[in-house]
Amino acid sequence: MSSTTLSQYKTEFLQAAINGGVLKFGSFELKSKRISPYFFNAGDFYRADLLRAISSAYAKTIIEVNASSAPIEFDILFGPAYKGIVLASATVDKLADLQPEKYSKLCYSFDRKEAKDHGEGGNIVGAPLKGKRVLIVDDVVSAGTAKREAIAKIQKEGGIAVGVLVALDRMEKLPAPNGDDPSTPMPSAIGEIRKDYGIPVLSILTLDDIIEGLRGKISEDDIRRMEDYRAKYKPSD
Ligand SMILES: O=P(O)(O)OC[C@H]1O[C@H](OP(=O)(O)OP(=O)(O)O)[C@H](O)[C@@H]1O
Ligand SMILES: O=C(O)c1cc(=O)[nH]c(=O)[nH]1
Repeated sequence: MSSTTLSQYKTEFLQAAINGGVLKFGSFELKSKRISPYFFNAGDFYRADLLRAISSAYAKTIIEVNASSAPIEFDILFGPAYKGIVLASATVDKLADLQPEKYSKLCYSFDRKEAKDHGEGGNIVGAPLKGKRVLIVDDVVSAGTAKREAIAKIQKEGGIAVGVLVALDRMEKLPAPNGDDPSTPMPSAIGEIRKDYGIPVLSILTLDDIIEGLRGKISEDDIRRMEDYRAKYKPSD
């Protein structure tokens, strides 16, 4: 997809990610153990203008999908620890600004990576999930493992996971069972979440968008390494 086909808010978001140095180039080990030549570090949206850029992009994606023929109804935005915590909370605030009539009472919730054994205790901070429709808001999808873990936590609390929204779909395949050998054909990580849980998985940007958006702005070697990585972990479906 060419960056010229991106809507204005997506183009602005990509520009904010570039300006804020959120997209990094080099060699990065991912949660999946894959070694990637690029990394999207949502922790670098730490300045007010950058945080507003990312929360606006999430909020506008939600508003756009809710104006489509396949809206997502939800009660809570859930941000998986750690980076998702800020993203979900800031997006709740932004949605309440943009559509107060619909979202002024919207709630957020997030998990702890380790259970707290004193005070209020437990694993979840924020709105109780029991019986609620929960939209997960996180930074990226690579192999999809963290999203599956988040869905399991929500279900364990009695919540209903109704969708996933991320800033970046890295367009990768599921890990192969044989030690994630890249030559093993495997289906798309986000496609399998959609199928396994019957929920939508949305992203503001994809790897295709950022490669096209960065062409001419970063070195040709970095672009080639991203293209090689995309081909190496391309889903079979
Ligand atoms: O497995 P996937 O669903 O494809 O996602 C990869 C996730 O791994 C990272 O989170 P990590 O668990 O490292 O937490 P962090 O937010 O503390 O960085 C990253 O922030 C993504 O959310
Ligand atoms: O897969 C990951 O671990 C991952 C990829 C990425 O681009 N950014 C990130 O924070 N985590």
